[in-house]
Amino acid sequence: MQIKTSIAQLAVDALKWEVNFTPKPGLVDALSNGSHDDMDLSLFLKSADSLLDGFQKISDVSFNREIDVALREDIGAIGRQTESDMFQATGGINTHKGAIWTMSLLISAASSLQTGDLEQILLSAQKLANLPDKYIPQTAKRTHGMETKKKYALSGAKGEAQAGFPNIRKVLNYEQDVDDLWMRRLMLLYGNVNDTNIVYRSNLKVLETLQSISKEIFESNVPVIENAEFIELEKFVNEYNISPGGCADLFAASYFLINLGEE
Ligand SMILES: CC(C)(COP(=O)(O)OP(=O)(O)OC[C@H]1O[C@@H](n2cnc3c(N)ncnc32)[C@H](O[C@H]2O[C@H](COP(=O)(O)OP(=O)(O)OP(=O)(O)O)[C@@H](O)[C@H]2O)[C@@H]1O)[C@@H](O)C(=O)NCCC(=O)NCCS
Ligand SMILES: Nc1ncnc2[nH]cnc12
Repeated sequence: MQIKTSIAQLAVDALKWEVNFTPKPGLVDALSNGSHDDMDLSLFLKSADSLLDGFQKISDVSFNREIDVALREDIGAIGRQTESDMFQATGGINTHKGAIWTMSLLISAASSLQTGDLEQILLSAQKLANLPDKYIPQTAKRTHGMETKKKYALSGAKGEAQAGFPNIRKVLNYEQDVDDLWMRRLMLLYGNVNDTNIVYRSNLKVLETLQSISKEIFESNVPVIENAEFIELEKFVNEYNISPGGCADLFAASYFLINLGEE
């Protein structure tokens, strides 16, 4: 099977869909800049557009290729250049670093396999994430992710991919016939992802409290935005200046995969 539409464009469209999705407590959406004073909707849209070229190169270099170290190294180099394109477009603001990592793996796997079979794509993306890339710069400065992982033993975006994207799988498997399906899927992510952005800005206790309020909202039959706990969630997020950027990336990646699967 050959995927007809551009995989790279589908990925960019998913990132634009994610930022427009409203409400997303703590995150930038169409009505609020969440816990951010350096980012807004238009910056995210500009950032998403800046990724198209890199995503297209990843798709092209992966076309019908075997999942092996050579491919991992090729997409690593393009991924690092794509990160730099993003920082150029945003004036140095980190809008989509995590999304570049997650989407690049998924785009590469889908293009390599030329299939819309999501299980196969997730397995191949997991395999890629577990392969070594000897070109990762060893001198790179310490990231927020490295700091939090050292302090709290969380595995972050890399761990999520290396474990086969367990949280994306939860979203894909949640297929209830409800009006607020994607809002519930967002709560599922807030309730389960060990988002390093949250602990970097606060601590593990805050992450656990956010997860527990979100799980309660997800498990209730009350529509999410009518749930009194949702107001509590918004208050909590404001109080601790929480930004679940990792959840946002996985939300976009899930939407991307569902659309790819329907191609
Ligand atoms: C392998 C990398 C992922 C390494 O990245 P890092 O060492 O930084 O590790 P992580 O902690 O894993 O974070 C990376 C970004 O991933 C998102 N994220 C966090 N937790 C998770 C999770 N559990 N699952 C999935 N994704 C997760 C998150 O990105 C989003 O948030 C960013 C915005 O955060 P914000 O707080 O607003 O801004 P900051 O500037 O960070 O802080 P403030 O000063 O504002 O407080 C935004 O990027 C979202 O996308 C994490 O930030 C990988 O990045 C890597 O190796 N890159 C090099 C290029 C490469 O080789 N690519 C390979 C292509 S295959
Ligand atoms: N909508 C959003 N708001 C803040 N950080 C993000 N990272 C990815 N998407 C985001």
